[in-house]
Amino acid sequence: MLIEAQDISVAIGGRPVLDGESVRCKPGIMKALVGASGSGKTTLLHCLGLLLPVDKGSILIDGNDVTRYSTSARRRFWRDHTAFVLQDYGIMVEESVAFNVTMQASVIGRRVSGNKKRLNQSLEQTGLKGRENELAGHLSGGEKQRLALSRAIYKDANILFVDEPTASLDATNRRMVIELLADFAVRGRTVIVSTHDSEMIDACGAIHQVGSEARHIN
Ligand SMILES: Nc1ncnc2c1ncn2[C@@H]1O[C@H](COP(=O)(O)OP(=O)(O)OP(=O)(O)O)[C@@H](O)[C@H]1O
Repeated sequence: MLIEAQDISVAIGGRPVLDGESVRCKPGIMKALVGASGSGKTTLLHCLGLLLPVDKGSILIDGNDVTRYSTSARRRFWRDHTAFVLQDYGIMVEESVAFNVTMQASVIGRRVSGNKKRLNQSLEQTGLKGRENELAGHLSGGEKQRLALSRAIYKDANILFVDEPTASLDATNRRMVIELLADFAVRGRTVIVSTHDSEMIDACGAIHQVGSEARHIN
């Protein structure tokens, strides 16, 4: 799905965080949101995912203006089209790894029908196979990050919103995560990644510099 933000501005606590950002995220091309710490990458990602309302400007998805979607329309959008891998991972720490993968709990708390084969595949791809019955709260930071990615793989959503996916990972797991995300894009998904990681940025087909005069590198 094509996501287009047109001239969006957001203030938080009276302070401008985004000021006239415009960005296009196309299916099949992994898009990096880059910029200095505090430049607004996470805020922009949240706006594009309809997790945070904009004060000005508009967001179009496949040409439809979704900027002022109702709560129920946003929930349908999240349920039908999106997966999120956010900085707090959206993990239910009191639940098992398997439960966390098969629930889309981070955003809407809706159970999807459990599919054992897909569960196994999604855990295998992130190196968590065999850990399905462990409490998610017992995983390390990097493992929780990979669990959040397993959930996204399980759901196989049209649009993937990912915040700093490699921040807590060693070199091997970082490469694995980058390849998995690139594969989502190759399969025609829209993948939007906020990142500081140069290896992650190199794997992206397009880059958007947040909060800069040079807003359209791609
Ligand atoms: N909920 C909030 N309340 C107050 N200020 C906020 C909130 N969310 C974001 N901000 C402010 O907005 C600015 C941009 O934050 P954001 O997290 O989007 O930046 P970022 O580019 O993702 O940073 P980093 O690379 O450090 O993760 C920061 O100055 C931050 O303090």
